[in-house]
Amino acid sequence: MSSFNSIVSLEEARRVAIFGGTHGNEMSGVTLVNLWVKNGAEIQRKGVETKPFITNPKAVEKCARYVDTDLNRAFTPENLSAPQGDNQPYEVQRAQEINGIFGPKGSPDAYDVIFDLHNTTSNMGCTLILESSKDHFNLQMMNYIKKAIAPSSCLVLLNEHPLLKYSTSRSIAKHPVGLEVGPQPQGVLRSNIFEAMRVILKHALDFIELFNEGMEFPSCTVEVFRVLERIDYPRDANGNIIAMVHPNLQDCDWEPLNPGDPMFQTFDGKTIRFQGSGTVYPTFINEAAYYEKQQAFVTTRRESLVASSIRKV
Ligand SMILES: CC(=O)N[C@@H](CC(=O)O)C(=O)O
Ligand SMILES: [Zn+2]
Repeated sequence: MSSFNSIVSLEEARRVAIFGGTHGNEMSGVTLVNLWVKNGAEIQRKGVETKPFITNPKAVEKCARYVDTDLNRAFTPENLSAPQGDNQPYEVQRAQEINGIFGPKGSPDAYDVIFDLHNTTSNMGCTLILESSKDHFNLQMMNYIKKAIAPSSCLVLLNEHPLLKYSTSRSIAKHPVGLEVGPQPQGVLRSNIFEAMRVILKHALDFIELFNEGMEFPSCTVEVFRVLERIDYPRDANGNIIAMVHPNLQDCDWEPLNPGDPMFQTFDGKTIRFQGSGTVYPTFINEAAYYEKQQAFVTTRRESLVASSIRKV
């Protein structure tokens, strides 16, 4: 489809939203968005209207991930088209409201870009999460951010998996971007994590401004980590967890895991090893919010994607 010498013409990205508090206990996004609601000077760019928005205010108030159900799984076609009513879970009602303001999902009226700010308890550093390998605007944005923050680094997690992909809050935008920074405990603010998130967003908004001004971004390649598989904790017949993440794997997000490498450690000290067929790159290792989702970590594969040259129409 795309080649190195064809230029893709894209609409300007005039309407941009920054979501915080999609999970009410992930404090960097909650705090930054609250700050920018009070004073948005920092996120203003020429030719761009940027709206900071707390997506799950009830969860923020309780400092909980969610009240009834995970808002970042709630933007399904079924939920968004369900009849409105108070008998729906709070987050489903909220998803409908948000879709009304920033969507409708999949329509020309939807916001151009939505950044959704998250924190993880995993040692992932700065991670940008994409949902499509064919979104050349987002791929160019990733390339821009990676170059701008060097020698610091940020990695790109691509979740395009037919079964593991979920219906995120940001998915109502034409160009959805997740920003996941860790490690930070739930309900806690750490200055290094807060500042790292802020810097990524600054560069992301700079990119949008330059694009809207007519700058052409030449074709490039972007390294991404593609979601492959969800790995659960070992369990007994009653479903109770019988092992922890192995100390050799704990905090080693993005480092290669090879067949035979230690993966879990049982409570009586036995090592359970990885039995894959080749090298994978685990991430979201021991994320607190994923115990309820039966996920100890996710495996990924490293890939190089080609971003076409882009400029505005
Ligand atoms: C720890 C956490 O909440 N992570 C996010 C990742 C994402 O935004 O795609 C989630 O599961 O919704
Ligand atoms: Zn989150």
